Amino acid sequence: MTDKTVIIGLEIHCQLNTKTKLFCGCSTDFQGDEPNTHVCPICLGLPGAMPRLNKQAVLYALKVAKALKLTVPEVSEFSRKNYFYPDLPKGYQISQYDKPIAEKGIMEVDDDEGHPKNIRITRIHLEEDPGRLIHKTSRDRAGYSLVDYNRSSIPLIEIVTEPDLRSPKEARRFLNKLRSTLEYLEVFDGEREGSIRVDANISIKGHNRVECKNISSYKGVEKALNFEITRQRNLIRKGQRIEQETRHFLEGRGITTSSRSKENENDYRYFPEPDLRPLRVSGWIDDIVLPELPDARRERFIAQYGISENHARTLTGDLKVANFYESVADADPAIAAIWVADILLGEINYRSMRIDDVPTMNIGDLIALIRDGTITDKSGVEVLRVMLDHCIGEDVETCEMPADIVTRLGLTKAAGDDFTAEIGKVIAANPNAVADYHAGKKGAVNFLVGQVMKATRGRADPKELNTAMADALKETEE
Ligand SMILES: Nc1ncnc2c1ncn2[C@@H]1O[C@H](COP(=O)(O)OP(=O)(O)OP(=O)(O)O)[C@@H](O)[C@H]1O
Ligand SMILES: [Mg+2]
Ligand SMILES: [Mg+2]
Repeated sequence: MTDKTVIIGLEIHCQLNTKTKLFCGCSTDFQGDEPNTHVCPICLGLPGAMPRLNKQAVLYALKVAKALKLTVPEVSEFSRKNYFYPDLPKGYQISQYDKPIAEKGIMEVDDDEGHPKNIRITRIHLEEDPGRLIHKTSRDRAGYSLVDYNRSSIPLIEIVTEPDLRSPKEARRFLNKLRSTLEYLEVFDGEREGSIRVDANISIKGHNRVECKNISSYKGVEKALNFEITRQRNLIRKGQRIEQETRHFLEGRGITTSSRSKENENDYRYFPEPDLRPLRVSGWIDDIVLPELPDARRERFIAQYGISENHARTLTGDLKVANFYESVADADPAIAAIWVADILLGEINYRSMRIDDVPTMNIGDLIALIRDGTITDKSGVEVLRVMLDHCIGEDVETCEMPADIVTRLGLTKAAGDDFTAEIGKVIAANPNAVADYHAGKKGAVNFLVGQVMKATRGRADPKELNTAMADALKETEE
């Protein structure tokens, strides 16, 4: 239930998937490479190095701004946010402060009762990501830290919301929708490790706010917020004061702990970045053409394919899933919706696979086999599992086609004649159940049908079998 006394606002840092970094030409594609191999004097922050702004990053930020209906002011400005920490050798982060690239937008999200509501976006600003620190501890030597500057100066946008969210679930839905919007805009790669980091602010009405910093998963945000609601409520009940503070979320334990970092705005000593000129890009926004976004695609799916609102929602929540669905929908949009949304997604989740790994052609064929009544749904699941367990990563050409799997495993749907014999056997072998049936226990028929299903290993169509069983039982009536 939404609780009107819970107040939540988010600051979301998202990595933009530009080819090069925010202020230099270093490649951002360093996944799996050795540490410190994608660096130069600029992103290492060596003295005297001059930043040069990446136009692609600006265009990506503007694309997001337009999608979330923000206003782009005439002039925006970069600022230095000063702090001392080894993830940032030059001693300051180039960010934006009082003149961000975009202000005042909205994104619609469903509240806990399923009613749409607008969450106001305060601002979006551009900034550089710092390097990555890895802290090592060991039993036999003093702890030490390693620094990798490959990530240093990857472009980030920080999206700040107004405190309009009212529950941890709502916050998670907001983040999911934001992620899906960014993916549709093709400015962001959600599968990349650390591509999104959230600071979650939360207060109970009339009390101070607490900020839980640097949470790297949506589930983590929801958990941290739930933990905070309980913690803050307990303090209030005991008549204690909520300190305005920064807390850290310990993912493994699902709790937040106070962190003594005392930095506040004054400590950052923000001032305008003298090495970069003010940005005047408000004119660019008109030339940006937005793609179809998740809400629009969902509505189109409902109208064009005649599928349910729920299916459409599941299928359009992820750009790749939506594309996948559209490439197999031809065979039969309704059957395809069931097979992709209700069955395939579960099966690939279970195997920690990605939708990209699934050959669309084979799923299309499988859907056609179901549509044509060649196999039952139950056999379809069997075929799908064989495909997912054996075909993946293989060349689609060499991967066994659904029809061949059906033949090899003998899964072709049992025709009426095939199971009449089984029905006879089952009836003969279970006189008690038959007697129960005639005594008015209609449930006994389920047992008998189940026996035939077992004997035919799910190859019988349940509807046909039920009718045939009812007819056969009638004949046994005295
Ligand atoms: N009473 C409140 N309860 C919960 N959240 C709040 C409340 N008031 C403001 N917020 C949220 O706190 C966030 C403020 O972020 P902002 O970046 O402006 O300031 P900050 O957290 O002080 O600075 P920093 O960028 O250093 O974290 C916003 O997301 C806002 O919605
Ligand atoms: Mg902030
Ligand atoms: Mg903050």
